[in-house]
Amino acid sequence: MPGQLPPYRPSLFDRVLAKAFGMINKIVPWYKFPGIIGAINLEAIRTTLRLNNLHDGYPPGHAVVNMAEQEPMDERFLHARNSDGKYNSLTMPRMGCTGMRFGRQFPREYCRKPTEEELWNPNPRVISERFMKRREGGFIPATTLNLFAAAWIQFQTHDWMAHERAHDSYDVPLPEGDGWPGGRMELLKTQPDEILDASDIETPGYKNTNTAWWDGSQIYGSSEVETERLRTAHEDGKLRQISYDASGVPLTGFVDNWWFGLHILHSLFVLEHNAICDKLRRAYPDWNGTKMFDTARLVNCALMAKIHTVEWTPAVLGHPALQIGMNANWWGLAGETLTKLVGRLSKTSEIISGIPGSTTELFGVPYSLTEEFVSVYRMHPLIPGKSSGI
Ligand code: HEM
Repeated sequence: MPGQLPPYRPSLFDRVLAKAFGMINKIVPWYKFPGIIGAINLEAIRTTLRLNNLHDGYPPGHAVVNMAEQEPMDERFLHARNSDGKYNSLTMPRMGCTGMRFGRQFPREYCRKPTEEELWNPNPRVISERFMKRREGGFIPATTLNLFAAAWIQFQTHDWMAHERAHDSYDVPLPEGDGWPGGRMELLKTQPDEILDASDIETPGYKNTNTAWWDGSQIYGSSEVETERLRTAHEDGKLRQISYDASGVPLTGFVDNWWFGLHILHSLFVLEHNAICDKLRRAYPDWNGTKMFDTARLVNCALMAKIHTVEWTPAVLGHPALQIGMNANWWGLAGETLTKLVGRLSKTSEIISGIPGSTTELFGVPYSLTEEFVSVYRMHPLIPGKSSGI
């Protein structure tokens, strides 16, 4: 069909592996296996998920068309990040950029907007009170982590996603005797995207106001105009230090829901960017500020992605299969030592030499983050009620 990408075709080996573990997992789940078998099991599940559970937020026929860009590209962005998120793909320049729709993990027919009746039954306030409420002394601290784990993941989600807010809100029906202050609970609605197709009426799309790429937009901004504001005026390629305006809004890429954990991480990665610039300046004294900024940004973003892949995720998900799997995502089965010694063993394979630098594969769907991804990353219970510091 025009406007669609060719479908994903896993290799015969991957299909056999996925089928075999699909049957085995009816009896034994992946996490019951020893590390290496558990990791192979996860690889098999990933193939099935890539095959069945990546769906575009745009109606059929609109997907690739919406990824087109009318304006000619500045040659600079062949080798540098564009803050609006454009040009990571030269054939679909607007893929993953600011204002593109979130994708889905399920086909459109299973993602219809709930009716009012469905929305309030069961009542979300009742569910929240029964299952989520933190009772007196009920916060169970994770003994292997500190508050940096929460600050880090919030910092990351502020790079990846933010829904566009509507101007009106829901009035959540409160049960008899509910103690919510003021007796009225308002919840801001999410702004749906414009209707592009009749199917959008039943299954609206929602825009991501951040770029969906791992591009550090929480410190660099999600538009070229914003990035200009955050850079210093000098030819040093550096970012301005975090400062606050008269109303207390920080000077940085993403400012919502601010607290001291975010202040620390935003400041740290601005300093890191600037330290990379200093190092580059010593090696490349002739580079202009833009070249310096672009290169430092690439290094800084790669650093954040690496920390998240091989440090944060294995720390939070302390299962041996995850330790192997997340390290393999970054270094491949070749491992860190060998890869650092001889570089990528395979130019193309993510399994042998890790995802960074492997062949681009979209699995039949333009890249986006999904609504379901956003839902699982609402990790607000990581924040304690009281804190005397990180
Ligand atoms: C002091 C800490 C935090 C504050 C004040 C805060 C506040 C908020 C607020 C006001 C919203 C929007 C309202 C809503 O949709 O519910 C929100 C959304 C969200 N928060 Fe937090 N949050 C905090 C920590 C975290 C942490 C630790 C995570 C971990 C990943 C997180 C992830 C998210 C996500 C994914 C959304 C949805 C964003 C969207 O759909 O646009 N937040 N947060």
